[in-house]
Amino acid sequence: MNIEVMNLTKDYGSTRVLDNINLNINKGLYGFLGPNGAGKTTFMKILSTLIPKTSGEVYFNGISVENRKEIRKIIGYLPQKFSFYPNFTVYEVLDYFAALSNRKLSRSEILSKLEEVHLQELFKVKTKALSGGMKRRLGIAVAMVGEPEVLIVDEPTAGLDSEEKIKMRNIFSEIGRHKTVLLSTHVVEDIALSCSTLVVLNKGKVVYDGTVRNMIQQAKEKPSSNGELISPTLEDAYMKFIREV
Ligand SMILES: Nc1ncnc2c1ncn2[C@@H]1O[C@H](COP(=O)(O)OP(=O)(O)OP(=O)(O)O)[C@@H](O)[C@H]1O
Repeated sequence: MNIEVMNLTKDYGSTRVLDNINLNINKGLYGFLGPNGAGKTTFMKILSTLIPKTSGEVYFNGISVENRKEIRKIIGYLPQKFSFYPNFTVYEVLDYFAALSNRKLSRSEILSKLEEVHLQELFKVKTKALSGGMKRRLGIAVAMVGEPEVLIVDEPTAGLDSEEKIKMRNIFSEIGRHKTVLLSTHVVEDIALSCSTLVVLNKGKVVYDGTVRNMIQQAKEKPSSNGELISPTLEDAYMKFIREV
């Protein structure tokens, strides 16, 4: 999968929320970092065909994002907030959403999809009894039920404890081995270390696009006068890119 984003701009009234974004996205895990209000959700919603762009182009393997019907066959989207019917079991949720996307999955196929998000043992549990992290993992299984080439997830780790964050990271790393995964966060360490590419957004602009390693390298300050070398962490590097705008 190749996603080309060219001069993408989004205005809400007279406010420019995305300003001339240019990106080339391929297979793997892409982390979109940025402070609150940077434009991450807006970017994800445009790529998910939920809201229109103001100008510029987005192509998925050459198909324009304006071709909503075709693009929706290619992508799975998990928004920041979502809910399930509380009395459905974990199994029923996946069965139901598979049917909605015109797929008839066998019992073993559903259980195998639940296994990918470590929920196979909870298949009989009603969704109202799941923790926040479990619901989020079920959301990922739902987003993946149509076997999309691209998974887009907005703030997947918000409000989760450390154990759940690690589970999430591992799930995304696994999916990113074969597919394109775009995820947004404003908490750098949560997810960024497992991403092959980071895109830092600030005030609607891309201020960094590249590997984690390169981001840290670029942020390394010159040795100070006493010869002391400063080794920035990823968080330091991120803050530097955000401040420089
Ligand atoms: N429907 C809308 N109408 C007007 N302004 C909007 C709308 N949606 C978002 N905005 C504004 O666009 C800017 C970018 O918002 P967006 O939600 O994309 O940022 P974000 O990086 O995802 O932030 P957060 O982490 O807080 O979700 C913000 O200033 C927000 O107030």
